[in-house]
Amino acid sequence: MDEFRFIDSIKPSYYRQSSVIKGVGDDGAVIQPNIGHELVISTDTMVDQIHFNLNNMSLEDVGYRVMVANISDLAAMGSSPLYYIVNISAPNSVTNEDLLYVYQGMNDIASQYRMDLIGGDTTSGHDLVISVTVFGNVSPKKKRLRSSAQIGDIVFTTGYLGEAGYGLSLLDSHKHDKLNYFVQRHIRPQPRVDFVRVTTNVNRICLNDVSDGISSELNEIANASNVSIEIDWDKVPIHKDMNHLEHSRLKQLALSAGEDFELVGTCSKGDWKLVRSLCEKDDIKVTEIGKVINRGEEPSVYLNEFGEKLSLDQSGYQHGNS
Ligand SMILES: Nc1ncnc2c1ncn2[C@@H]1O[C@H](COP(=O)(O)OP(=O)(O)O)[C@@H](O)[C@H]1O
Ligand SMILES: Cc1ncc(C[n+]2csc(CCOP(=O)(O)OP(=O)(O)O)c2C)c(N)n1
Ligand SMILES: [Mg+2]
Ligand SMILES: [Mg+2]
Ligand SMILES: [Mg+2]
Repeated sequence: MDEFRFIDSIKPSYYRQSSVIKGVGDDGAVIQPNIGHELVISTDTMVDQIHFNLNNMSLEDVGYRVMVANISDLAAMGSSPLYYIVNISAPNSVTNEDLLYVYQGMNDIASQYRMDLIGGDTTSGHDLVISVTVFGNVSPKKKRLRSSAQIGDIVFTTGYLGEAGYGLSLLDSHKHDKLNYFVQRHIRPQPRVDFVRVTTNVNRICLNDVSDGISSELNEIANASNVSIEIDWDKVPIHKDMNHLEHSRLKQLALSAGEDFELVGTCSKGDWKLVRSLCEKDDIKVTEIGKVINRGEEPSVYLNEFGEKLSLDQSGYQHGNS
């Protein structure tokens, strides 16, 4: 399939968002701005062997996951998803026909949020690299910034932590069915757009999404808000079917493995009851894990465990040539 037919095949036959004036097919997309809203823009890239392994994941799953990583950032800003742009660089072994599966996987999750594909670019290269840029709407007063945590806030997380990392290790061991619960949590995670929707009326919530592991995300919040944070190990929500794991392994999974795409954040003590009851009504798991403190020092994150206060550094996933 040549590039022209390929673009024709991925071109949406209709757009779900009425604000799309021109989508795929011209030199650029044209969007009618949504009056009264601010536009959130975020981008994330996935690379073969770093973010996925084509030996144990289908191209459809890869497309799904890269979209989840992006939608999760829109959720972490408090915004509702609108559009996406896709840039792909593929080796010769991945044909344009094969790439249609990536788009299928992306559409599987994007369609759940009525998102539209509005453009992209395709090139050839050595490794499969997929980069997605997403756009979302947020009402100006409901942005959920990393910089908005305040002393005295409750620190919370949605869902369970460490499931995706555990799922990845099961997937790598080749001993488990693809339908295993934890493997599914790795290859088909769900972004927490539902949390954002049910809590829109809460005044101030500070949010970050779990891509690198909460030891990293909590440090990002502490630094951006110039506060310190302490969490209690025995409050960190861990699925009961992971309890058999060795303690240090469990800690590594829950705090540093990342890619759960849950939301971690803070809100005032007064609003915590409201957040909890709004989530309960919609069956969204949310757990208090600690509090925002001020120790008159550099922003830091602490883990209380067995009566000891340990420093929790940015030990999440780090790329790098540093
Ligand atoms: N190569 C880059 N060039 C410009 N900005 C970047 C680059 N990499 C990351 N950023 C910016 O740094 C901030 C943090 O990025 P990142 O740690 O990737 O966030 P997240 O974990 O939510 O994806 C974002 O504002 C992002 O746009
Ligand atoms: C084959 C493979 N090896 C390792 C991992 C684990 N992993 C890769 S990247 C990453 C962190 C998240 O990716 P990043 O690019 O840092 O996303 P961002 O923080 O920008 O959202 C993790 C935990 C994986 N998913 N697949
Ligand atoms: Mg990123
Ligand atoms: Mg993020
Ligand atoms: Mg990262």
